[in-house]
Amino acid sequence: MSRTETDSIGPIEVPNDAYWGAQTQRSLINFAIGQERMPLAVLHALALIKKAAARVNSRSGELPADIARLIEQAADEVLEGQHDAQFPLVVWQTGSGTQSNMNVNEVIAGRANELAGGNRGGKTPVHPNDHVNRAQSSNDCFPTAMHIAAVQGVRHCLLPTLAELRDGLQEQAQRHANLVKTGRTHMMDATPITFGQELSAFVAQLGHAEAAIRAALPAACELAQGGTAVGTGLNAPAGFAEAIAAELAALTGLPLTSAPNKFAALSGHEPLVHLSGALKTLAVALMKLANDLRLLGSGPRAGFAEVRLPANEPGSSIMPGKVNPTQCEALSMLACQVLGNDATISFAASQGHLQLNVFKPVIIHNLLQSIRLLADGCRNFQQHCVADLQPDATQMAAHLENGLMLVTALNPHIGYDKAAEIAKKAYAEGSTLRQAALQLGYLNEEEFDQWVRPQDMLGAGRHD
Ligand SMILES: O=C(O)C[C@H](O)C(=O)O
Repeated sequence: MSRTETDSIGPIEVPNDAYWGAQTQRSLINFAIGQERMPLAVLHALALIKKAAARVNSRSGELPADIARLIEQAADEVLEGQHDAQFPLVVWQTGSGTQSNMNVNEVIAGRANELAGGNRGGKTPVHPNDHVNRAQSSNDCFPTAMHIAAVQGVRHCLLPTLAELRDGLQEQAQRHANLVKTGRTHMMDATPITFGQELSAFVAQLGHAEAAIRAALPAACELAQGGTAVGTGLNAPAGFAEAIAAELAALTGLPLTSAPNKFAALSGHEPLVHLSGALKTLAVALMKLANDLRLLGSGPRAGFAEVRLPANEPGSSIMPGKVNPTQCEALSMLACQVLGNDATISFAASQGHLQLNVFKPVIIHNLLQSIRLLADGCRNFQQHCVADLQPDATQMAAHLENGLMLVTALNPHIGYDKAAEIAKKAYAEGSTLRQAALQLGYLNEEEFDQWVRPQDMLGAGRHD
């Protein structure tokens, strides 16, 4: 069962149960590409913009109060998630996001018209362009929605879970502050370190990533709204840009402001490139974390085996009893995806042509995916890996004892060359450093015990 809707191209049949109109229907037909739907966060942000615009337009006399009320009511229903199924369009559509902006305009108008006592859909009394899209263009609405969705994702999802992971690592670092083990550089035995020191690096790396993400937020809070088609603000009343930014700030509780240069806000996406770069920083830090923990956890018999990762599930369908570092695998895979997304975002943002960047849907699709993956990844890794990981102190002690670079402590006493001779002899003969040192006669047993003390090799002036 269908009804006829119209747009400037002409009439088209739309399913009866749809709230959308002609332009959404055409997009469905013309862009049957992929399965990546326009993110709901963007569509809800667009609905929020329609609600804010209705309020501002009603206050300024641009919209009759009853029309504005109907728009608000329908927009609220969208924001409550009542009409999520009404947004079927994919990412691979017009580069301005016009079809998704019109999808939101049409659904809000279609529902408002039903609420007004008429039929679902249509253009009376509420018109999707003249009323819902009043004083707006996709060119300013869509980037505004991109910024709102991104900032909400970072503040409400990513920063809290990143803090959980950082706190979890910090707790483990404190718990194992004095557990001495061998350090490794170039993947080769090096001088001692504590497990706490090793973990503290991850805490600091995540701190750097968090600072980078926070630093990207102020520019992402600047909104294009009010620039309309090319940035001049044609068809928007004076003061509209500032008024709608204030309205959106009040509705979201976010420190949203009007972008000082609307031409840049439509044609460039540097604030989101900056944010994506910060997300990349986090992905890079998480990759190191995942890789190091799976290296340290390798074994259990033929690997480093210095760390026991939680045995969450059987690892193999064929090898009985095998347990794999699956959390590290998931975290490093999602880090790869975020690095790839950053490359896509960079290419897309570099392609602004004259007054408009027309790569907006692919930018926000990738950015929101990165935010979501990182947010979920941090929480998941904390809960299913970091919280229950256990160091194997026996294995750490054995590696430390066998390690050849404890010899470095002898440098100040017998010099680098003699110390190197000791290390090489021990390695060649498969003996201990102590045996090699005594055989070479460069020091006596008492001196060896006094000078080669791993717990005294953990930092400048540190003696635990
Ligand atoms: O959809 C609009 O409001 C404008 C469109 O993106 C255009 O510039 O052609």
